[in-house]
Amino acid sequence: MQFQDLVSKNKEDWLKVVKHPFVDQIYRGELAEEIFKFYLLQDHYYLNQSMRNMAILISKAENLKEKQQLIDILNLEANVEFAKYQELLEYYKLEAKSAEEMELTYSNLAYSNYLLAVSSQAGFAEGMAALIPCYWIYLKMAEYHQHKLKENDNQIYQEWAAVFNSADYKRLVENMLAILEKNLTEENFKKINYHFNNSIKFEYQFFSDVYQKKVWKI
Ligand SMILES: Cc1ncc(CN)c(N)n1
Repeated sequence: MQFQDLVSKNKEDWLKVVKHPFVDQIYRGELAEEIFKFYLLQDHYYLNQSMRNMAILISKAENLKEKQQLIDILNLEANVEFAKYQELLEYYKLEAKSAEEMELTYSNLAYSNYLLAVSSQAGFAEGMAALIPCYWIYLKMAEYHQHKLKENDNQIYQEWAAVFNSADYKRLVENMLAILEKNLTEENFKKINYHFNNSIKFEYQFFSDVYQKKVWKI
């Protein structure tokens, strides 16, 4: 089995994420600044949890080469994407907060906890399958919307988009896909696809909630 089998099977869903109005508007430079600021704060929390999740996966990798590659990926994640988010928060004079101090969206809390649960309770391959949409889908977004940046005069959105179009980010995603592919078999495909698809749906919901600035309330 190959990663491409997952891509084909989930095409309808991942294309919905890629074409989400939040994504379209940020690449066009038309997203309301208030929504972007809300997204930054929510996503900072998510990325923090996502790095924690990666640390669990590193501890679970059996093979030394995969462990080294994941450490390299975590390092890139911390110094490329996460570092840029911190810079953007500083630019807007926003302070990143912990979960107890901020109101999270329902999908943010559910997605972050879902990833942590899969990586700690399921096998290594399932954990990778759940985490990969988070990285890979932002690369697909960059490929799909890149041309819109020519007309985008919002410098901040340009900087944000540049992270996901960088050679470092592409390398990070390619390395993750290679690790997943090595652990993908006919036998585990159904389980892998289940987690891959759940995370794609969480990505969609994450954008929908931030687009509406909808924190969890009952
Ligand atoms: C929710 C979410 N998913 C993915 C990414 C890109 N790594 C992100 N920044 N935020």
